[in-house]
Amino acid sequence: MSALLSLKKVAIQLAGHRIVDELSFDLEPGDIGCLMGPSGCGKTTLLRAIAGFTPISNGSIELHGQLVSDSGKSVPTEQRQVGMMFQDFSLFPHLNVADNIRFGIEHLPSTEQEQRIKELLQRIGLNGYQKRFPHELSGGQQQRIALARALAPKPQLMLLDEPFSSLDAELRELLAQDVRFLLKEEGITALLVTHDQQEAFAMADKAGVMYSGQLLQWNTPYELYHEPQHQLVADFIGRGVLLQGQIREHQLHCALGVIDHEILCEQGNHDVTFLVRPDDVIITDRADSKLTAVVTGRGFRGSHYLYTLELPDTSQVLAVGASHQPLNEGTQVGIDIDFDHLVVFDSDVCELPD
Ligand SMILES: Nc1ncnc2c1ncn2[C@@H]1O[C@H](COP(=O)(O)OP(=O)(O)OP(=O)(O)O)[C@@H](O)[C@H]1O
Repeated sequence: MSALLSLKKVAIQLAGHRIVDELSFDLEPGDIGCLMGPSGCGKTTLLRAIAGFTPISNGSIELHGQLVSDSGKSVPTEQRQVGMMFQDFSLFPHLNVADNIRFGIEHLPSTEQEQRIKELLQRIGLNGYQKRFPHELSGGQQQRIALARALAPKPQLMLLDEPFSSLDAELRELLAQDVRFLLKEEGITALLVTHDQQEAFAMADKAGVMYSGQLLQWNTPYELYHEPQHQLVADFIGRGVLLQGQIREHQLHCALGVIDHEILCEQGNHDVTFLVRPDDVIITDRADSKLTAVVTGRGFRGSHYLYTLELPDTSQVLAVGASHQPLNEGTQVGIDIDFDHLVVFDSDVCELPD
């Protein structure tokens, strides 16, 4: 299948500074992609370039196999069939809901306009809201209408920049699921920018972590979490800690003891940094556990507790435990380690790839 969106070695300069650097990825038709990364790493700038608002200085952007941006060319935004919902989205306050949604489809015959408005309102669960004005809607409802307005012309690509940032956590999660459902139902390919990993994991088929204008990894959310290819990705995605260890004779020697794992078979002796996720650490109540730790912190997460455990050498790991039997701080526990995925990095220095 050929990609709907294809970026090849895209570089963007603003005011003489290189903001995005040699960035490449593909998004398949119907997929939802998600870009994450620390503030200022260039996510919005990249989205604006895909929309056609910002020129690129090198590389190329293709939509449906058609070149839309390179160093010498930029197809105007209105010819890209791209829908947008950006951070500073706002509905037209003087237009009612129906007319807000109608905005991008006024060229269609009026019966088709009405049909599309009705269909979209039904899909976003706001049937019968045609005559309401934006100030008569909640924040979440306004966000849904803004999405319906952007989807009405059936864009080939939808760009969403932190679309739920003004909403509370619970509503964000609900909306993220709704929006994924809606985009899938409409068969629209989308690229989302967010700070919120839960939102990214809830929505994305493919996700990437940007850092200082570079894309460090572009994979499924599962692979980003379990098989990060860079320390910065491991650090940024999900909860976990990075510990130091040494590989000696195909075993990992570290504060957790001596670890055997298939990925170590091909590794020579050297010092490593490795990733320990909470799901790798199992709290046991066995008195004979070889490895013990002391609970130094706990956070209630509803369905479970997230514990911070201090190992005998004072390094810390995280672990989850059942919600109904909380462990108090200071409790000594036995722990087992079970690395389904063992992720090791050669160096303990966080360097950007070349
Ligand atoms: N018009 C501009 N001229 C010069 N520099 C700019 C311009 N717009 C953005 N920048 C710079 O480009 C860098 C990336 O900005 P961008 O808004 O793309 O980051 P971001 O990853 O979306 O951040 P956030 O998550 O905080 O929204 C920042 O250092 C910013 O100051």
